[in-house]
Amino acid sequence: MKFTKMHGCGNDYIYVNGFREQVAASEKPELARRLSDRHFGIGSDGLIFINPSSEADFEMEMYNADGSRGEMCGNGIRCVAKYVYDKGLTDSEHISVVSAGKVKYLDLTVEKDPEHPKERGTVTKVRVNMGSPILDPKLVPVKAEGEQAVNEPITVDGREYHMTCVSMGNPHAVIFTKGVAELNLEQMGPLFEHHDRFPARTNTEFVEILDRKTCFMRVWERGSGETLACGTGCCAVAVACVLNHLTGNVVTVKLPGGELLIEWDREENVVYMTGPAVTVFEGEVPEGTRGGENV
Ligand SMILES: N[C@H](CCC[C@H](N)C(=O)O)C(=O)O
Repeated sequence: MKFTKMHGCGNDYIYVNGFREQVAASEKPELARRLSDRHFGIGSDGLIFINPSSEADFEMEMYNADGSRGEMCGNGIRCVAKYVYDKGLTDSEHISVVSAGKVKYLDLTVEKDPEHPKERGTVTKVRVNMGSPILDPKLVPVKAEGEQAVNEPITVDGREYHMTCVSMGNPHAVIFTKGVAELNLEQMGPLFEHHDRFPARTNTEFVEILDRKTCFMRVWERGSGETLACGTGCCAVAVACVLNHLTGNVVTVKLPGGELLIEWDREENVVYMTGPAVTVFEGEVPEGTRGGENV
């Protein structure tokens, strides 16, 4: 099975061309676990299949490192765009990708190598219309006119935190706190992920405001642990920043692995995410082993 290792801001996945590689659905969760293992496998935050689709130009089928499904992946969808353009599966700089039944629209920035101007360019950056954030009305009760109570209390390890829950197709709990760089996410992350409040588990973002246009975020991802970036997480963070009156509608989210620009268009109620997509290397998993017999 051929694969391509790619990342967006250090959030790295193994990409497999589902037009050519036939993998039984029942094998995919186990394959994601094995290949994602950083010691016995290729090493990644998860596995993404790029498949044909009747609803959009392509389908993205995403698995976390523990084999669970993610409904949406912001860094992944930009890499899918780079993969399909760079490999000639499309010649269009405007494509649609469906994930878990939801279609997203992407604008690709293509750059040519100045030393080889006749050669096809490659995608360096992608802007994605990530759709509307979903705010559970029960969790966003209007306290007074024009005011939203977006902070829900949650007790974790005997301590009360306040979070803003935003779904970007997948669930996010956004927590504003100081000293984000020093937090022990290995210890705290799983307590949020597996808290009774989240029967389907959650991704959790820990955020520090830097100024009205910038914040710093670390994420504990459902099914993958701490990652260097999370695209849907950045969208959820920007929405939470705006709802909590902490920033304007355009936010640069700084991450351990880079930064993403997020714009929440309040009129259309749509979130746009812009950021890089990078190919690291290609390889082949030998038939029969499916990458890492020891795991
Ligand atoms: N890293 C991804 C999100 C993966 C989501 C996954 N961890 C889940 O919802 O289970 C992103 O860039 O949006």
